[in-house]
Amino acid sequence: MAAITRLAKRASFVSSLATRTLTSSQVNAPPHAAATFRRFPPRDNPSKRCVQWVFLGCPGVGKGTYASRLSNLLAVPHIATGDLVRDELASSGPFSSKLSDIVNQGQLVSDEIIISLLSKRLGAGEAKGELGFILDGFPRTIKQAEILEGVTDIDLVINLKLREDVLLEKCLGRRICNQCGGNFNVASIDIKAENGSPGIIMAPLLPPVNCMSKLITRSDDTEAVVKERLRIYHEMTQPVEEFYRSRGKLLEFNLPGGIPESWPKLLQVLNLDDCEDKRSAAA
Ligand SMILES: Nc1ncnc2c1ncn2[C@@H]1O[C@H](COP(=O)(O)OP(=O)(O)O)[C@@H](O)[C@H]1O
Repeated sequence: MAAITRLAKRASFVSSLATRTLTSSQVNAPPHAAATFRRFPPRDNPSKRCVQWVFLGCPGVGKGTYASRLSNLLAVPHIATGDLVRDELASSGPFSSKLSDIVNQGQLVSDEIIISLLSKRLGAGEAKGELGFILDGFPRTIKQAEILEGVTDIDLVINLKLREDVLLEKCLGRRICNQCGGNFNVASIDIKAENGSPGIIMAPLLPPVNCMSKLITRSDDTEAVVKERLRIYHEMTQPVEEFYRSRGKLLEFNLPGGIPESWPKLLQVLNLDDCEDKRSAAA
């Protein structure tokens, strides 16, 4: 974890990094993915694990849902850069005025701003004694991946996948309770198998009665903006998949359906299916 705080120092060099590539001596040697799983032997006590994981995947795929569940299970913080951006937007922080247009048009925030926000969050976590992290929404560009690779070891990158028509529906169905902050989804997906493609069923994740009247929709979850975010994902973030694939760190995971089908399968592929705490991992 100490290494990650170097990200804060590195943040001041981001502008200069934007114009040059890291040399191999600045980039940590990539461990093979198989070694990743051997790093976490204490299956009986997942809280002893100190994972440094990344979630990749298109908008709406469920990165937040599964990253948050794994974070509860493994007792490591779930750090979503989208949340950091939204917190900054809601505050009167130094970047708030620059951010709203960028986010509402579905564009990426500059590497300089995003690294500054992430460094601040990691520094605050380290001061509280946090160990490890599950990053969600970072890195989103090759440049961000190179910067991260230069300051810490990422053990595993989980790449969540779902068909594109479902991604759009899931984004449009997202709702947040403006009181408790809970994330819900009113989309009900029921796509029949067709021409050799499997069908997919995803039940809505409905809020409790208390939250019903307090639901809001993210301002960037409109059809036009989601389509733009998907386009940007393919252009800017998809190459990050190859970045980690070539380093043996990428775990591809095709979501078979909603949480009841996908969560146990994800635990299985992560060799976490015998964790005692899995039943209590919060939604
Ligand atoms: N790593 C990042 N680099 C640049 N911009 C980011 C990053 N993470 C989040 N953002 C900004 O915050 C917005 C919301 O992010 P997020 O909640 O992760 O969205 P999504 O649901 O599309 O994955 C993004 O569209 C982008 O403007």
